[in-house]
Amino acid sequence: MTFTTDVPVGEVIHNHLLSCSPDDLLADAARRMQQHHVSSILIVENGQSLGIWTEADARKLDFSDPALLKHPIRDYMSSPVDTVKEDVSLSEIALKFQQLRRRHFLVVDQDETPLGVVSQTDIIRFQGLEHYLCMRNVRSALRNPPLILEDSLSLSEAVKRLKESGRDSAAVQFGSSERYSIITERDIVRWLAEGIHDRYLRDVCVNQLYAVDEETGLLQASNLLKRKGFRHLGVINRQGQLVGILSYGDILDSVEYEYVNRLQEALHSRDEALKASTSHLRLAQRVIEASLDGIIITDSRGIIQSVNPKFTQVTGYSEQEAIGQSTGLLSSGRHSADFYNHMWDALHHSGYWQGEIWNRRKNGEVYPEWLTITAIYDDDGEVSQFAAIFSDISDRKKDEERIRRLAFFDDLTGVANRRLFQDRLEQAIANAHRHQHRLAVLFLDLDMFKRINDSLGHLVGDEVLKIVAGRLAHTVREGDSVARLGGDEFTVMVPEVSSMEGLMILAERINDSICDPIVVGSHELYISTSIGISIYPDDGQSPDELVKNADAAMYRVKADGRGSYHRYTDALHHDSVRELTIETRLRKAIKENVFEIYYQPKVDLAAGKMIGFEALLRWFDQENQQFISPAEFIPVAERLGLIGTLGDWVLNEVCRHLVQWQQDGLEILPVAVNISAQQLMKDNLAETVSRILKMTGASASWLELEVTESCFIPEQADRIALILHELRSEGINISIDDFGTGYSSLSYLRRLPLDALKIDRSFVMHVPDNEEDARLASTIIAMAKGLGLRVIAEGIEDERQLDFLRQHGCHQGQGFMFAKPAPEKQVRSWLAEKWCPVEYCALAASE
Ligand SMILES: Nc1nc2c(ncn2[C@@H]2O[C@@H]3COP(=O)(O)O[C@H]4[C@@H](O)[C@H](n5cnc6c(=O)[nH]c(N)nc65)O[C@@H]4COP(=O)(O)O[C@H]3[C@H]2O)c(=O)[nH]1
Repeated sequence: MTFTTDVPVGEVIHNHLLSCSPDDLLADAARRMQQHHVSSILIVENGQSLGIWTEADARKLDFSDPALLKHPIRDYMSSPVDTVKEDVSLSEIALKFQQLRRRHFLVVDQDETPLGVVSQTDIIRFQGLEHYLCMRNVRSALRNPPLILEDSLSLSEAVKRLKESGRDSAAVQFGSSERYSIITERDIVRWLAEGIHDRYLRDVCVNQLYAVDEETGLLQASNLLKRKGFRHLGVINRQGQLVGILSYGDILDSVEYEYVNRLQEALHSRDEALKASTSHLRLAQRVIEASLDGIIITDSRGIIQSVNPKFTQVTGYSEQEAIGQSTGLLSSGRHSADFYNHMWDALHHSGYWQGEIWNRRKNGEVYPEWLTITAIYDDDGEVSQFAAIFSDISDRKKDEERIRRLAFFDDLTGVANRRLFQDRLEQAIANAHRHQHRLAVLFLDLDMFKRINDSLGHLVGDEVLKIVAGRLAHTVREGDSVARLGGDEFTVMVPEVSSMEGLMILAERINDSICDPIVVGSHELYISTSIGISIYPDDGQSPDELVKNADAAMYRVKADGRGSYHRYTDALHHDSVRELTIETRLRKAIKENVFEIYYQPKVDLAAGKMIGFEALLRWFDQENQQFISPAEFIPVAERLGLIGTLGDWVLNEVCRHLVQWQQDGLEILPVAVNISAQQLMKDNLAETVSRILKMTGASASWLELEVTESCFIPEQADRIALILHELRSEGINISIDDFGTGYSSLSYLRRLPLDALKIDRSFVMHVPDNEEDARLASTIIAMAKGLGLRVIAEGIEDERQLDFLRQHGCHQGQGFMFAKPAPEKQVRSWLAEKWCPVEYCALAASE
């Protein structure tokens, strides 16, 4: 059995230990005990504890013995001494007191050295019995009726009666009165000390018995004993009769230790729990105060009961201003009644609500917060309070908005990016499908934008893009959406198209707005845009398809001359599929080298003589068993960057043939080879040509290079002139192909080292019937002559065309009328037989 508050006895004894020698007189020992207010004295000899003499031992004295005061203490001491070790607990000692019926123990250390004496009084004082004592009354502790002695008894008689009755005290009744005095063991020691011998009680009893009612609580009685310094109290019943004398021993004996122990434990646990909950409460309070989230506690009606400092920081309302107010104080007015109804529904059903809410600060500013509300229930399961925890998410919202913009909007121009456009288009398609209407995608590409970037730098380019995006956004209607897909590619989505005319008007408006001069710094720039249009559901069903087809339509605009718009058609779709097929096969064809050169004779129109050839590349597609026109595959080769390889092969092959013809003794007539714009712009064209001439052994004078007029971009004028001069200096003739389709100015042409100019087939085709073409053709001839250039007409198919050209002095011509392009073998026979076009033969015959 242990007490939860149990302490070792060594900690509570006072170390004032009174000792004497065995030969000391009993009376002297008693005197010393009285002086020092102790109830025992240790008898020590040679450092050894021989015995102990206590107040209880005083009852054994015979006061009728005249020599009593002369006896040495040895004769009366108790021996051996009952000892307890200093580490024994008070509870164990209390039990020992009960079991051995002792009232003192000598406390010794581990070496048996005496440290002090522990008495019953010490136990009661230190053992923490208060909780137990306060539940008992005095009556419950009384063991015996009181020993009442008449005041006429002698001391020796009285001491004898005490000893016989086993009591440590007795009430002394004065006569027949109800007045009592008390004698105790301590009085006997006093008599001894004072040398009082055998007398009558009435003469020596000085202490009146202090009495309490038997219903008095034990704790109260115990406190009274302590306070008054008594060791006994008289106990009277309701009738005023003395029913007992209560001593410390009685109190101790009445204690049921098992019960006390339980009580102590229970109280201890209660104290611990209280301590823990107090510390939890304190901790919770601290957490609430230090919380980085705002916290509001309301009653069940939403009236604010408490708030934390963060609440004040976020809302601007002080604690005093908030407490007692409804939470409506913070309402922003941004949410509908429905919103709050849902919130309360959730709180009543699940006791919990979480979400984003707009509230209003004291200064009127509306801000977003992330709010969690939890209901707090009382013991009956009713909502007693609500705890609301919130954080101001204004910054997070701003970040989210920034991230959203980054994710969905083009950083440079601020219009939607590809992803957002795709989303919007998806939604618009679903909507168009539901309501059975059409929608349109316009794909825009800025013409010549690359030139701006290359020549003026990216910063200027970026400004242009921003201005264009702004103009687009202003030009379209509300509900239409503008996006930048990247580079200089923009899209416009028109979610509902009522008529094709409306769409065309929009495309023209866009073109017009882009055509307005764009001023960036000191530059005034003029650009145009090519617009491809696709329409849902006719030109595509999915976002990808619609964008892809609008893109294809835009390419067609570019091919047709830019600055315009074009709707996607099935034919265009067919074109793009075909282009893709060509792309794949062309790579394979180049790898397998399945090309061939055909030659078309050039004829001197005045003399009717064959004066040269144009080399034309031929590709026989094995898969389809048909020729694919160079007009179709050359642009693809250019786009794929394969034209260099192909062009070199042509030059090489032509030179090889020329040398072969020469070696075979055939007359050599010059051959014109087509040079694409990309080939021309490559820095090393002159170098390549001279390398091929050297390698094959062909002469430069046998070659003529045909450069299309569209190659002459004014910005590159100087560079082109340089390249052509280099070629010219090698001895190579140069002619301009397809003349009339480009925009080269006369002054520019003058600067170029040209030998000849070829009138495009499109002008020759309609002469002489089409007056405008006839006028153009004759002007070109005149102009070429003026510039001192040879003029060659392409695509002469009939006599009327031939006559017209001859009449206007065109020098040379080629066309189906004379001969179609033919393989190298055919050239050999033409050369061998010095072939002359049949028309001229007929002409010669008739002349
Ligand atoms: N309807 C009609 N057509 C006639 C007549 N006379 C000639 N032609 C065709 O007109 C085109 C003349 O060539 P081009 O204008 O240089 O136009 C050429 C040229 O720009 C390009 N090309 C051909 N071979 C090469 C080459 O080796 N390199 C480069 N870069 N381009 C080439 O492909 C274009 C088309 O070449 P082809 O299909 O061979 O078409 C040739 C020729 O077959 C005629 O009386 N009536």
